[in-house]
Amino acid sequence: MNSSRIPGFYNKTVEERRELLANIHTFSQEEIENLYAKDPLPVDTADKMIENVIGTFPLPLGLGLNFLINEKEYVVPMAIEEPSVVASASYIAKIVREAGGFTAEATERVMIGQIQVVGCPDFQLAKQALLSDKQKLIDIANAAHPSMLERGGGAEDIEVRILNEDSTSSYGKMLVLHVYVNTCDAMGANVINTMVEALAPTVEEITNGKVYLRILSNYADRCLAKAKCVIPPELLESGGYSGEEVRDGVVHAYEFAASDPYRAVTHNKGIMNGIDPIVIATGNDWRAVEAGAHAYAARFGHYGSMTTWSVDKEGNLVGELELPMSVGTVGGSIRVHPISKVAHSILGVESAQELAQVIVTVGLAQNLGALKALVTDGIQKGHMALHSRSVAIAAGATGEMIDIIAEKLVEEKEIRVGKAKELVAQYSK
Ligand SMILES: CC(C)(COP(=O)([O-])OP(=O)([O-])OC[C@H]1O[C@@H](n2cnc3c(N)ncnc32)[C@H](O)[C@@H]1OP(=O)([O-])[O-])[C@@H](O)C(=O)NCCC(=O)NCCSC(=O)C[C@@](C)(O)CC(=O)[O-]
Ligand SMILES: NC(=O)C1=CN([C@@H]2O[C@H](COP(=O)(O)OP(=O)(O)OC[C@H]3O[C@@H](n4cnc5c(N)ncnc54)[C@H](OP(=O)(O)O)[C@@H]3O)[C@@H](O)[C@H]2O)C=CC1
Repeated sequence: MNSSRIPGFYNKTVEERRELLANIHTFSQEEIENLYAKDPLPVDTADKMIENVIGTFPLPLGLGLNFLINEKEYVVPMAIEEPSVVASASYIAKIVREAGGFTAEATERVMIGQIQVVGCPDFQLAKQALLSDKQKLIDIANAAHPSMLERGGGAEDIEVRILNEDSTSSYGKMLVLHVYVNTCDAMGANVINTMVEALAPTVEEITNGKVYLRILSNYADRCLAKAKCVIPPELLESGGYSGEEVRDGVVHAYEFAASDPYRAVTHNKGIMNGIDPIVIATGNDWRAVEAGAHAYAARFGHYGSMTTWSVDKEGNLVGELELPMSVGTVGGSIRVHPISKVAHSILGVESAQELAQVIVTVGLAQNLGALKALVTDGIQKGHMALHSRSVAIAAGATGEMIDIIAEKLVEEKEIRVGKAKELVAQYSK
């Protein structure tokens, strides 16, 4: 892709945007048919994906523009119902590309399977016995899904923990075996669950205990992705606010989130505003990503900010975001949902590691978008102006009436459904 910078994209019609996208991205015939389909997820396909299907639930699919990450251009498909998120991500990406773009990295994709063992006659002995049989256990895990080993991944290591050793604990003593599995480009839940279920009988034999749970952990703290941006203050200047004022405001906003869970939850919700839409558009499991991200935000013993914002020696604003990112480019519903296939094609990532890097980057951008608005004009100005169209629709506006009423709501600074209903009634006379 030459450039993800398409100025004024949002002022075009949907048809024109599709043409602009086709100028910078080559689609297959199947992808074009899926993107243009009246019914992108046929109910027959949906009926094979989950249970008790009665229909489908479409979401708007927008494009996050201007993203330059590790010197590569990305157009980011985002599936979300909330106005102003796509605009905000694109806005910050536009600023950061002027500063040289984002940098991002990801660890190896090592996911964790857990086996819970209770009732061991001697927990310490059981732990030592498991560790002595480490290679045997790894081999059993890999035999349960040999193709992962063949592609360079598979079970790599084990760890044993004893929980509730203290006799004052109100919970029962248990041993937990962790199996570390490189799942390559898959999220890996099914792969890992297969492995831990295969291991359970041997674990019972070795420990003389009883196995209950055999399941993946969504706390994927060995499958991390990290994004960073460094922004000179002059690029942050906006309206009547100097770049230094915005920069310092963002750092104060971060310190607020780092010190107060009431603020941290909202701050982090703003980050997930950027993350969830790509996770959803690429057919990944957003509950898994959400659960892992919030747990990681509490890793220092209290729930805090997922991002950090600071000022470097040169006076630049420096933002960083590191999160567990258990996403895949294969598996699950990724190649089943027709639009997810199109989203992968537009994004153009070559591995799950690269996808994870893009996702955390958009989370970081989205956080700055919200903080920049919050420390300057406030969130309502930009957000509510874009939300006005949804308010007009909720009040019954249709067709060209939607934009006319939305503009009137913004002009009169009264973006609420009651006011919109009055305008719809006037307009319909
Ligand atoms: C909305 C903006 C970007 C306007 O900001 P602006 O300054 O009016 O934007 P602009 O007109 O100067 O345009 C700058 C760029 O923004 C993009 N842009 C601008 N408008 C559009 C549009 N209509 N559609 C698509 N892209 C748009 C576009 O890239 C454009 O560049 P161009 O292409 O023109 O060279 C800004 O006010 C903003 O970022 N606001 C924050 C919005 C936000 O965070 N929304 C999330 C919902 S609130 C929430 O849920 C989370 C929160 C806030 O509670 C989290 C927290 O508390 O931390
Ligand atoms: N706690 C949780 O989060 C849970 C989540 N889930 C669900 O599990 C699903 C994800 O599981 P997952 O195991 O990823 O999906 P799949 O079961 O679809 O497995 C992905 C498969 O893709 C194949 N594959 C092809 N190419 C590659 C490659 N380059 N790298 C890796 N694998 C490749 C592998 O099969 P082969 O080796 O045979 O070729 C692999 O097993 C999601 O739908 C999720 O919602 C399920 C249970 C619990």
